[in-house]
Amino acid sequence: MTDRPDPSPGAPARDLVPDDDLVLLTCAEMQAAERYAMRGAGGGGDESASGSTLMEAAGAGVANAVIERFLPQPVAVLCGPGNNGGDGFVIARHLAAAGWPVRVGLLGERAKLTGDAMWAAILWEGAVEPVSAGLLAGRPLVVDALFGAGLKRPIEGKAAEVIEMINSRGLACIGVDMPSGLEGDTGRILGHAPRCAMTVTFFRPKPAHLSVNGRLLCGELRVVDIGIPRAALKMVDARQWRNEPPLWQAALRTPSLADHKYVRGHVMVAGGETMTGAARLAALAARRIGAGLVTIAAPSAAVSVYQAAEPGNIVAPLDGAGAFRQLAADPRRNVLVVGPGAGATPATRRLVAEALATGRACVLDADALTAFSGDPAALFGDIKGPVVLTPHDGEFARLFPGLRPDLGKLDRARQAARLAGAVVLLKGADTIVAAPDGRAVINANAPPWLATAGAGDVLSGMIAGLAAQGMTLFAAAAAAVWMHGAAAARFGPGLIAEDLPVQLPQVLQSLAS
Ligand SMILES: NC(=O)C1=CN([C@@H]2O[C@H](COP(=O)(O)OP(=O)(O)OC[C@H]3O[C@@H](n4cnc5c(N)ncnc54)[C@H](O)[C@@H]3O)[C@@H](O)[C@H]2O)[C@H](O)CC1
Ligand SMILES: [K+]
Repeated sequence: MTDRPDPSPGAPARDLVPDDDLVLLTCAEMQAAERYAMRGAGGGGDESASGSTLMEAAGAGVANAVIERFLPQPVAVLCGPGNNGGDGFVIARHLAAAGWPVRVGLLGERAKLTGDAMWAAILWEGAVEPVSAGLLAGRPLVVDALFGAGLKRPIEGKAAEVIEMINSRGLACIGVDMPSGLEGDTGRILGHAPRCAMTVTFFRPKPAHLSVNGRLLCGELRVVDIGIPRAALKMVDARQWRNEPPLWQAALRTPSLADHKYVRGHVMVAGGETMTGAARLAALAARRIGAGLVTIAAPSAAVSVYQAAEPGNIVAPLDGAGAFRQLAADPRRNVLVVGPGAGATPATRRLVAEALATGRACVLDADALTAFSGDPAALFGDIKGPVVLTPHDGEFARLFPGLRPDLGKLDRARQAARLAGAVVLLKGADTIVAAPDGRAVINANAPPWLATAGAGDVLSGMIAGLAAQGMTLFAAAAAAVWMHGAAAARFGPGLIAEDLPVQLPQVLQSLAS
């Protein structure tokens, strides 16, 4: 990491940089990329590919992955009525050519196949049977080429039957493009979906591959190149990425010898009166991740509790109405955190209003969100400066009742960010960070043991600590979520929230090297 300008006032906040290797494509964007690759097909540029060459590359890519990962054995290739099925016929041909005993089942009539899938079926010289449980006799390896990006409705009938049989018998299954039934853009399961040992997708992963359902169903995820040029990404202009360091590592601040604590930023956390631990965790996390100073603005009844705690925190009593605004008047307190342990009360709503009125970067978490359930407009109306909201599913549903779960997590987070005019970090094992301009990242490194009380308080402090050092709230939120997962992964099972800040120095060092 090279040296960077100090976050002196006026220096533009350092933002996330797109990375084509981490981009995720929705089904529509993948189809657009496919069309781009085919744009010259039939007399066009030398780079252009036909649908059949793409399908041939896709099928060959899956077959090679199977041959690489599994010992030669009987295989049942289940083909659907579309191009996912077409891939299946190509895979069958390649595995048979490699000497594997292959049976092919087709959902629907061969005569109804069209376009590239029809050609792929013609090139398969072996028998084609109807898709049925009989195909799974003898515990073959299963290739699931029933449905991919074209899944339109819940799976039923024969397809549902064989999928349930794959799951109940624990057959090894390979998902072509995705486990059939997993909806590519949302990660929802439409009816049924097989648990796969491996899933092979093409060109770039889809959002569903990183969703909780995707990570539970896909097994090992492989991405194969099928000849779509990288230039297609420029045309598609996808705005969602897998959350990994290359997106925001350059925006992290490197401590410099010229530093004094104020250039590293000053976070102020509004402390709760009774649940004092939450603000203390946030404060500790903000300091561990590099903020120069942290102040806990403490209700007078709890001042002594905070003063008796971590010596490195500054404790400022909150005496009377407007006290928070007065403390926040100091421009060096450049990031404000409200919510952890605050209580979902009118007093907390006032604190939020005071914080937002400063126009300074604000992290609103937990009770600062719940305090506005039933009246989210009152919150959104006050948002002027940079703000990040960090709801878990329950808080999200209270703040954005109109954004139904069947929309899919990515779309819900995006629409919420646009609605609120703020960065929205929707927590979970597949946390999504969405910006009001439509950019979004999906995080996939969080281990299950991160689901422990106080972990969210730590996260809000980490976001504030990174923003205090000069990152945009979008970049800070993305970086903090990844480091949060990395810290938990380092510690392992048995993790409690207090362990997270202790892991941060090693995570930072791993990013510096
Ligand atoms: N995009 C690319 O670059 C490439 C994609 N390939 C493969 O093609 C599929 C997408 O193919 P498509 O024909 O669009 O859709 P599907 O094969 O997934 O299925 C559509 C087919 O199925 C019917 N259908 C949808 N849902 C159901 C349901 N629940 N029950 C019954 N039938 C259903 C629908 O009516 C259509 O007939 C992609 O995933 C890749 O595998 C290329 O091979 C390579 C290039
Ligand atoms: K599939």
